[in-house]
Amino acid sequence: MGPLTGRIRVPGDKSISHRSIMLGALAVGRTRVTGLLEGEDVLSTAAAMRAMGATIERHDSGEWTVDGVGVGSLLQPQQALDMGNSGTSTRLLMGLVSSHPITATFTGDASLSKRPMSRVIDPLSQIGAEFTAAPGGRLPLTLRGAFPAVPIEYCLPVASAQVKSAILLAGLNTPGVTTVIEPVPTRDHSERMLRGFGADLSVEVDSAGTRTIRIVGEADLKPQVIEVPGDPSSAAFFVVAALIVPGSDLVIENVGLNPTRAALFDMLRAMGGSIEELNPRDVGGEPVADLRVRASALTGINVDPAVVPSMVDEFPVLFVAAALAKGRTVTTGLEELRVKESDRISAMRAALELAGARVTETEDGLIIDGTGGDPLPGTATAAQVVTHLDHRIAMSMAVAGLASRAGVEVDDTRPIATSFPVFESLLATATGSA
Ligand SMILES: O=C(O)C1=C[C@@H](OP(=O)(O)O)[C@@H](O)[C@H](O)C1
Ligand SMILES: C=C(OP(=O)(O)O)C(=O)O
Repeated sequence: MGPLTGRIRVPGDKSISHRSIMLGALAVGRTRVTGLLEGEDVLSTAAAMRAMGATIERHDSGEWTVDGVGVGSLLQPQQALDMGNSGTSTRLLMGLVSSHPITATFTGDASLSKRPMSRVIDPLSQIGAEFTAAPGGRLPLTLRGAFPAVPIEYCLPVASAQVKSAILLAGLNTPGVTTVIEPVPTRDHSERMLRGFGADLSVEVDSAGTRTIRIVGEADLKPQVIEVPGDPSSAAFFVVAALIVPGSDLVIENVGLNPTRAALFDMLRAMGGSIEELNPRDVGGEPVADLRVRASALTGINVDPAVVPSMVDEFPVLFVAAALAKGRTVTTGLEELRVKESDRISAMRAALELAGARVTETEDGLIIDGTGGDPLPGTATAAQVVTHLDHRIAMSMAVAGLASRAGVEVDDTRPIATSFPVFESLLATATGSA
């Protein structure tokens, strides 16, 4: 495959797509969404909201309408809600259901069934919801909503936008004021969109950066017209690919650059990557720009653990950039990566080793000594990379394959469809091999 050139557009943001369907389903009237990500994770959210009464229709590629039932009027689902591979669908919907007078069972695939749900079970139990879960607080899980729910003040013990959002969504149908205290800021799409739909939500930031978010319950949401910006977490694969494949000069249009999401691009620039922001603008209440990325000589860095929440899903592909950089890259504070779709620290250590990279695994990160731009020397085609039902491992290693002597083969590309169904065809277009 050749260098990455031309102009491409990545699909809509996954986090914003989930939320537009959920909030659309809770507004009274018709919400129109364009640029919706049609990945399996978002389709799981849509199926669940349909099962609870919303009418959700696809009109054209990315163009959807959601006719909502109103806060407080979700219906009892007749069957278990199958969340597939999606942690966001599961945790946010647990929040929604927990303040409605309904009972729902949540199931998921083998990866999702290993992920911890106690982080949402704990606060949602405090509002009065009741749970029966598999050992360790895992799926399958049955939730009986509280009605009326009790407003809580909850300080997040882990930096997680999913936990924060679950509590705020529960607060929508809880009388009084629900408060979430967030010592480390995480993606703020829920706050932005809840306000956009007319919820009474305030955010106070103290001198230490701690955010106190308050939402007034029994909200009346107004239907919206939403344009979903391109997903920076999907753009990330093409940004790193263009940086590490010599001769690349690629424009990725319409990339969401919400500061709570965009730290990867800052880190790559600190490593020497040429990433220009063209035509900065606002799309659907989120900052957006086109990114021009040119192949660059990268140098290893120490990644400040304070930026982890703003690039939490981008570490697998950052590790690939580090494996091609000159010198050492050190990452710390990545404990959360061990409870994603796979243990992303050990999965990427094993995968990059197969591809011939020099990697050391620590308790909370990886230390990577890069090649200085030489292709990775391994023979990963002989021994297939194991992706553990994790889309980000599959796509990161596909990118590593572009800068590897023997190429990289992954055992299973199906999980890519959870977040980025057109990844392979877009890569073929950008590399001129379509
Ligand atoms: O709120 C969201 O949309 C997400 C939050 C993050 O998870 P955590 O809240 O578990 O960090 C992220 O990893 C996930 O892909 C999407
Ligand atoms: C962690 C991720 O998603 P989720 O938690 O929704 O499964 C991801 O997309 O990288």
